Amino acid sequence: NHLLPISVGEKQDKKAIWIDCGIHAREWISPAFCMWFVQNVSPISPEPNITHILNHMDVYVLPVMNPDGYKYTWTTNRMWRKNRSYSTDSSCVGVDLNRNFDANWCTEGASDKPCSEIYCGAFPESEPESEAVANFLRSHKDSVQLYLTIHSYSQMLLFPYSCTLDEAENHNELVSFAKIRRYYRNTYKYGAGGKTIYLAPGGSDDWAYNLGIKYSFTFELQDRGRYGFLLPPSHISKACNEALIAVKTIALRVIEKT
Ligand SMILES: NCCCCC[C@@H](C[SeH])C(=O)O
Ligand SMILES: [Zn+2]
Ligand SMILES: [Zn+2]
Repeated sequence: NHLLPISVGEKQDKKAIWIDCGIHAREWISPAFCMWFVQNVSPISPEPNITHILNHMDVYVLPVMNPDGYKYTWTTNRMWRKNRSYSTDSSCVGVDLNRNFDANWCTEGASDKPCSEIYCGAFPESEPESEAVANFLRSHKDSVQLYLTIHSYSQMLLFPYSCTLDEAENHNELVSFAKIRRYYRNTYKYGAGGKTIYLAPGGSDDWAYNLGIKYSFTFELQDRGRYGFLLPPSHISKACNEALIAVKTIALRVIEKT
């Protein structure tokens, strides 16, 4: 299936923000957030912060980065995570797209076994989905100032590095950005991915960061595990609203800094 990115605001080759959702098929709140974001960040929106962001930034949104896997969760297996690519030397299907980028690829925290949920693929960017996103970011690396990739669940705001336990060179700045206030009684944990959640090499955020996009974040949206990936529809608006506030806050801070 095709990757269908959306460009928000009149494209004037300004600085840019990239947001991708749905890299992991079962994390349904993620594509929901991207669509919520696009509907709330429309150029006709009177909200002054939105107008300010769109005056300074082109916004690129990819609501479903893993369309084959997402479709598979609707038709066959709700708990599928990976894409649906076939492996030459195994009957198992799918690569974990968030282990397929060229950042300490396939080291500890990923697996070289095609049947693993964190299978890194045959080589970096072996998958059409990660290759397409990497190509776009490579060709826009001078304008993209902020990279956001939306996942669920566990309510965390993570930043590089997850591929090692090293600190990013602007670590303290990233901490200050990630210290988002409490929203709707829900608090988000924040920190460098490797230390805050687990070692996860080959991630899109680390790769974007190493490309030169120094503001790079992975969101883990609601909840903390009560429903997990199966967040009920009644929780969508609250989960998306609090994430939207965080994204707007970070975007405004990046505009100040760049
Ligand atoms: N780039 C790695 C960020 C930390 C891990 C994120 C989670 C999201 Se489900 C993962 O890819 O396992
Ligand atoms: Zn995920
Ligand atoms: Zn997750």
